[in-house]
Amino acid sequence: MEMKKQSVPLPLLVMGCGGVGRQLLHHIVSCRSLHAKQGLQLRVVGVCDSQSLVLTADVFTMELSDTSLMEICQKKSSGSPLTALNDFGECQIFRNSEATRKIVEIAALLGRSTGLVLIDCSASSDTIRVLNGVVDLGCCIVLANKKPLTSGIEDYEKLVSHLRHIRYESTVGAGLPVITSLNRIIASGDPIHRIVGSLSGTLGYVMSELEDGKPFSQVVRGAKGLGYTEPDPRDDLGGMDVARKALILARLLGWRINLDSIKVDSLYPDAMAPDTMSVEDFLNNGLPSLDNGIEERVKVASSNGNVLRYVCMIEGSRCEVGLKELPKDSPLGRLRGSDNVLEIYSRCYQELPLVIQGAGAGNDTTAAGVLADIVDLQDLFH
Ligand SMILES: NC(=O)C1=CN([C@@H]2O[C@H](COP(=O)(O)OP(=O)(O)OC[C@H]3O[C@@H](n4cnc5c(N)ncnc54)[C@H](OP(=O)(O)O)[C@@H]3O)[C@@H](O)[C@H]2O)C=CC1
Ligand SMILES: N[C@@H](CC=O)C(=O)O
Repeated sequence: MEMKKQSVPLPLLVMGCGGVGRQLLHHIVSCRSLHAKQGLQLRVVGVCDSQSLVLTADVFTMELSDTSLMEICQKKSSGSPLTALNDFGECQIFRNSEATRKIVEIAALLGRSTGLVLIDCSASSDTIRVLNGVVDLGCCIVLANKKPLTSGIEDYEKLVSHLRHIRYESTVGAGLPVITSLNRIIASGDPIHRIVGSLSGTLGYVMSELEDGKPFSQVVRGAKGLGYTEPDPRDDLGGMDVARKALILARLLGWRINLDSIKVDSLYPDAMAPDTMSVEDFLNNGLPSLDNGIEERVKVASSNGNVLRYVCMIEGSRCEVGLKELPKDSPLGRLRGSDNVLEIYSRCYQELPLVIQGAGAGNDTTAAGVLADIVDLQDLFH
C-alpha cells in the first residue's frame, strides 16, 4: 500500500503586490499539485501593499484561499489598493502603521510555533524595520527587494545574521542562480578575486535595442512596459539599481562597504532627478531630450566596432558600475535583450571564469526565483 506523504505547511506573508508580488501569487497557485507531490503546502496568511494588510482571520488554522489570492491580484492589476477589498470573506484589513504592527505580532506568534516566511516584493526602504523585527523573532525572510540589503552595514549584518533564515537570490539576476553559486564557491574556500558582468535587464535591453536604431526614450518606455524597470526607471538609468546589485555581491564577498563607496555612471543629468521631476514628467518630457546624445554615443561606439554595455566590476578594492564601450564580439557585447551575464574569477576559475547567463529581469523569472527561495527554506519547517 502506498503511504501518503505528510504535507509540511509553510505560512507565508507577502509584502508588495505589484508586478513581482502578483506573479509570485500566481506561481504559488499554479504549483499546488507539484508542491503537494513534494509534501509541501504553501499557506499564504497575508498580503500587503503600501497602504494595508489583508490577513486571514486565524493565522494558525486558516489561509487566504486560491480564489481570494486571484481576486487580490485582479484588484491590484486594475490599479485599486487592497483597502478596496471591503467585506473580503473571513479576512481582516489593517491600515498603515497598524499593518506593520500586526505583521510583527503575527511573526511573534508564528515564530515560536509553526514558523513564518516574510517575503519582501516591495521596492521600498520602509520594510527594513519590519524585516529586522521578524528576523529577531526567529522567522525567515525572502527578498526580491534590494533596498534593505543595501542600506547601512549594520542593518545588512543584522538581516544576514541568521544565514539559514534568509534568501535573496532574486535581488541579483532575477531567477539566475547567482547568490547560490557564489555561496558555494565561498563555502569551499575558493577565493574570488574578480566579478565582472552586465547585471541590468533594463540597461541590457535598452543598449541592444539602441543598436537597432530605436530612440532611447522609446526603448526605455518599452523596458518599463515589459516589467524590466524599477517602479521609477531612473533607478535603472542612473545606475543605482546596478550599484545595489554590486553592493550585494561585494558584501557577500565580505566587503564592509556602503552604497556611497561605489562609483556610479548616470545616463540622465541631475536636473532630471526624482526630487526635481515626477516619473511621468521624466518619461514624457525628460527622456526624449536625451535621445540625440545617447544616439551619438551609440554611433561613436559602432564606428569603433564596439557596442555600449553597462558594466559592473568588482576587483581588488574597486567596486564600480558604468557605461563602457566593448567589442561587439565579447561575452558582454554579444548579450541581447534583458539577458544578464556574470563572470566569476577565482582560484578554481582562474583563466576561464564561471559564467552565469540568462534572463535577468521580468516578473515571471523574478517571481520564480522568489518561489524557489521559499521552497529552499522548507527543511526548517519540519
Ligand atoms: N521586475 C524585475 O525584473 C525585478 C524586480 N526585482 C525587485 O522586485 C521588487 C518589486 O518589483 P515590482 O513588482 O516591479 O514593483 P512594483 O512597483 O510593481 O510593486 C511594488 C509593490 O510594493 C508595494 N509597497 C510599496 N511600499 C511598501 C511597503 N512599505 N510595504 C509593503 N508593500 C509596499 C507597492 O504597493 P502599492 O501597490 O500600494 O503601490 C506595490 O504593490 C523591487 O524591489 C524590484 O527591485 C528584483 C529583480 C527583478
Ligand atoms: N530593474 C531591474 C530588475 C531586476 O533587478 C533590472 O532591470 O535589472
